[in-house]
Amino acid sequence: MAHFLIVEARFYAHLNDMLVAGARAALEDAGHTCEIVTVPGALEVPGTIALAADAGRFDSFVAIGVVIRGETYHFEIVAGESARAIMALTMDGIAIGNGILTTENEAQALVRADPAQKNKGGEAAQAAMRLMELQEAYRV
Ligand SMILES: Nc1c(NC[C@H](O)[C@H](O)[C@H](O)CO)[nH]c(=O)[nH]c1=O
Ligand SMILES: CC(=O)[C@@H](O)COP(=O)(O)O
Repeated sequence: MAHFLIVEARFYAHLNDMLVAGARAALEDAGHTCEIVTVPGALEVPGTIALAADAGRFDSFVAIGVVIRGETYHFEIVAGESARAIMALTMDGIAIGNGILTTENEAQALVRADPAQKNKGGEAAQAAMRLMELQEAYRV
């Protein structure tokens, strides 16, 4: 059994509830435990994971959030920089599944957040579990 931290950027609460439900179900169905920490938005997720990883209490991490395009360039910054920073942490050896949706509109996000549809929260949890397995297999 491993212990996971779900870091949720709670910008759209109703969508996050579905993503977190999907992630939690995947982790618990695999026999793992998890806890959740909430941050304001996707830009705060990578730094929170970095802080939590230093604490040494978690085996792996799941990033959860929803970034929906608005009127300005800010979408590119929030979506792109959160993904880039999470990837950088992964390349540093931190097992992270990225379940931060980046969509054009809420309808697209709803389909992907819903565990009964595309279940991207569960998918991110599966990725986090797989990376943790690979860490155990390859880390000397
Ligand atoms: N527009 C969205 C944001 N924006 C907020 C940023 O993520 C960040 O919290 C703020 O710039 C303060 O540092 N965040 C989302 O998660 N989703 C959005 O659609
Ligand atoms: C992804 C965003 O930052 C977006 O929700 C912000 O909307 P806007 O570009 O209209 O300020």
